[in-house]
Amino acid sequence: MSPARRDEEKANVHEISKRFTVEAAHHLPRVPDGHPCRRLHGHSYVIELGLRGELDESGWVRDFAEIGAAFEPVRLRLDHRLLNDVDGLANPTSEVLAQWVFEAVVPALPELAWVRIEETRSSGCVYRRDG
Ligand SMILES: Nc1nc2c(c(=O)[nH]1)N=C([C@H](O)[C@H](O)COP(=O)(O)OP(=O)(O)OP(=O)(O)O)CN2
Ligand SMILES: [Zn+2]
Repeated sequence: MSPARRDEEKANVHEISKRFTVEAAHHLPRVPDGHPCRRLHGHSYVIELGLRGELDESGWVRDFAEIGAAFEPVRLRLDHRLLNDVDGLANPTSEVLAQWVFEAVVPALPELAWVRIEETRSSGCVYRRDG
């Protein structure tokens, strides 16, 4: 495909997103002694899923309700948990969590383009996969 055609196709997509809130505890075992995040503490994580795609006959990329349904089993694995106990989250930084959520959700939502984690009101991470 020519670069011009690729640009044209890229421009002809929509991006939609849906946000969820998850209450969870964590600690970061790899930070230096004395770092506050070594201590057990909790966050009201905001997890946002971004999907990119063309519009179908309904005029949407994907029904927002389907995004909620696809995320629900993942939410249940995280909500009111100690994240360090969850398989794959022994070191649950925002970066690790964003990639973990991406891998957990993408089989059900192949249009998934990115996952944003907001750990606090001021700090967060986006994991993006181009494709
Ligand atoms: N790159 C990363 N840095 C930090 C992470 C992380 O996941 N990735 N995580 C933490 C801690 O979990 C901490 O709870 C959040 O950090 P921070 O934003 O520093 O929290 P504060 O509430 O203290 O921030 P202020 O907005 O400055 O009050 C640390 N770093
Ligand atoms: Zn934290």
